[in-house]
Amino acid sequence: MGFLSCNAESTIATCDPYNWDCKSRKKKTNRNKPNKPFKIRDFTYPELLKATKGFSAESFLGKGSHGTVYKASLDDGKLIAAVKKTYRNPSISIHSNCTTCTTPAENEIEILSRIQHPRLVNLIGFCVDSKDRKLLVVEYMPNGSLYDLLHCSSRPPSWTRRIRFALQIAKAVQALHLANTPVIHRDIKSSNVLIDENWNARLGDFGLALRGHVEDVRVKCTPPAGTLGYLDPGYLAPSDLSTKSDVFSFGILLLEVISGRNAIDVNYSPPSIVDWAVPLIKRGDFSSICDHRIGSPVDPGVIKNLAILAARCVRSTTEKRPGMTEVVEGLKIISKRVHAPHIWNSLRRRVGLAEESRPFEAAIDSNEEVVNANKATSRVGSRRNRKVSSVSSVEFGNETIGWAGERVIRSKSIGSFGDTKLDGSESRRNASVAVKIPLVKLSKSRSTGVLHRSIKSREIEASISELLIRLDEKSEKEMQEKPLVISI
Ligand SMILES: Nc1ncnc2c1ncn2[C@@H]1O[C@H](COP(=O)(O)OP(=O)(O)OP(=O)(O)O)[C@@H](O)[C@H]1O
Repeated sequence: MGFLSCNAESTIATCDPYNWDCKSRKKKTNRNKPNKPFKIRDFTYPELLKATKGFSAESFLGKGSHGTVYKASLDDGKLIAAVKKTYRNPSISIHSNCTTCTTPAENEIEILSRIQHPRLVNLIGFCVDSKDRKLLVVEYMPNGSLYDLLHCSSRPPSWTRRIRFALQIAKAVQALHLANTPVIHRDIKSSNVLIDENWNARLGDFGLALRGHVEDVRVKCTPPAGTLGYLDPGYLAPSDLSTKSDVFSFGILLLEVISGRNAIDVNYSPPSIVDWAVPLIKRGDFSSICDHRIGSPVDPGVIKNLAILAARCVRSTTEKRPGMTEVVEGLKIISKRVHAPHIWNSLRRRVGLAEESRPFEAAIDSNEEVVNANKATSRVGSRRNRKVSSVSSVEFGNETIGWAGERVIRSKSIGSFGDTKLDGSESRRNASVAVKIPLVKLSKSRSTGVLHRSIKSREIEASISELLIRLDEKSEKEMQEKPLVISI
C-alpha cells in the first residue's frame, strides 16, 4: 500500500463527499452556533510584547513546527491568553499552488475567525508585526496537552478521564465537519489536544485545516498535509481528502488514548499503532492493548466497544469508517458505561452476558450493541429532538488495515512539505496486514434466547442512558452558556 509521498505536489484536496446530509447539517449547525456573534480583536505588537514580557523565556510555553507559543497577560491581567508567533518562511504555505498563498498562521486566523466552539482552542484576536508576520492570540490552556498527560505524566489519566477527553475531541471534530462550510482539521493528534482550566479537552492548531467545498480553488490546490503516524493512508490522490481522513487520525488518537503508546514507537513490534493494535483487537485480546499503567476498565464492555470503535476509524477503506456523528454517539454510550460500571456489570450478570469471555466476532455484535443501545437512547431522546446518525453495518471482512512507519517519537506536522525534512525511513511503508474474519452464525434457539434477554436489558440500559444523558446535557448546557474568554 502506497502511503504519503511527502512531496506530492500534484495531490489535490477536496472537501466532504461524506456526511453530506443537508437536513442534519442544518440542525447541527444551528445547535453548534454560538449564542452571540463573536468578535476577533486586533492587538498591537507593543501590546503583545508587553503581555509576554518581550517574548521572554519566562513566558515561553512551547515550540511547534511553525512557531513558538508564549503566555500573555492582557487587559491588565484580566485576560490570560497564549500568543503564537510563527516563523516567516515563504516556503511554508498550505496552498502552495495557488496565487493567494496562505501561511499556517493566516490559515488559522481565517478558519478560527469563522468558527467557535467550546471544544476548540478558540481565537481571541491577532496582530501583524512590522515584518508582516501574523501573531495569533488564542485561549490559554493551562493543563498542557493530551500528549503530555498520556506520555509524560507520572499520574496517567483514568479510564473515565480518557473516555471523556475522547468524547470531547470527537464532538469538536464533529462540529467542524458539520459546520455550514465544513472544516477538515488534517492534523488531529494528541499534541494538538490541549487541556483547559476545567480539565476539558480542546482541539487546537488549525494551521493545516481546510475550510471549503469541493469546488473551491484554494481547497483544490492544497497538497496533502498532516503528521506521520496519524495521516490517513488513503490520502494520496486529488480526490482523496474527506472528513474521513480526520476520522482516521481520530482513530489513531483513540488507540493512543487506550494504550498510552505513541502512534509510531520502535519499542513496540510492529512500531505502527495500527499494525500493533488492530490484530489484537481482531483476536479479541482487548486487555493487551490497554495502557498497562492503569489496566483494563472495570466493565469489560467498555474496552471492547472502545477498541472496536477505534479499529473501525482506522480501516483502510475510507467508506467503511464511521462518520464523526456515529463516533460521538458510540463514545457517549461508552462514557455512560464507564461512569456506572457497577450498574452495567450487575445488569450484564442478571441477563447473563459474560462479555469478557466472548471472542472478537461477538465483540462485533457488542459493537452493534453499542449502536443498538444508541438507537434505544435516540428513541428516548427523539422526544427531546435528539438526532442520531444513520448507522453503517458492522463488518470487518477481508480488509487491509494500516501501515508501519519506522521511527517517530514525537510526531510533527507536515505542512505543504516544502518545509519538511523527511528521511527515507520516515516515509517508507511496511507491508499491510490482511486478516479475514469469519462471521459467527448463531443457532436459532440461542439467538432467540439472547434476543429475548437483550431486549430486556436494553430497556433498562435505555433508562440508565436517559438518566445519564440528562446529567450530561445539564453539564454541557452549563458549559455552552459559559461566556468565552473574550474581553472586548
Ligand atoms: N493555547 C495554548 N495554551 C497553552 N499552551 C499552548 C497553547 N498552544 C500551544 N501551546 C503549547 O505550545 C507548544 C507548541 O504548540 P504548537 O501548536 O505550535 O505545536 P505542536 O502542536 O506541539 O507541534 P506541531 O506544530 O508540529 O503540530 C505545545 O506543545 C503546547 O504545549
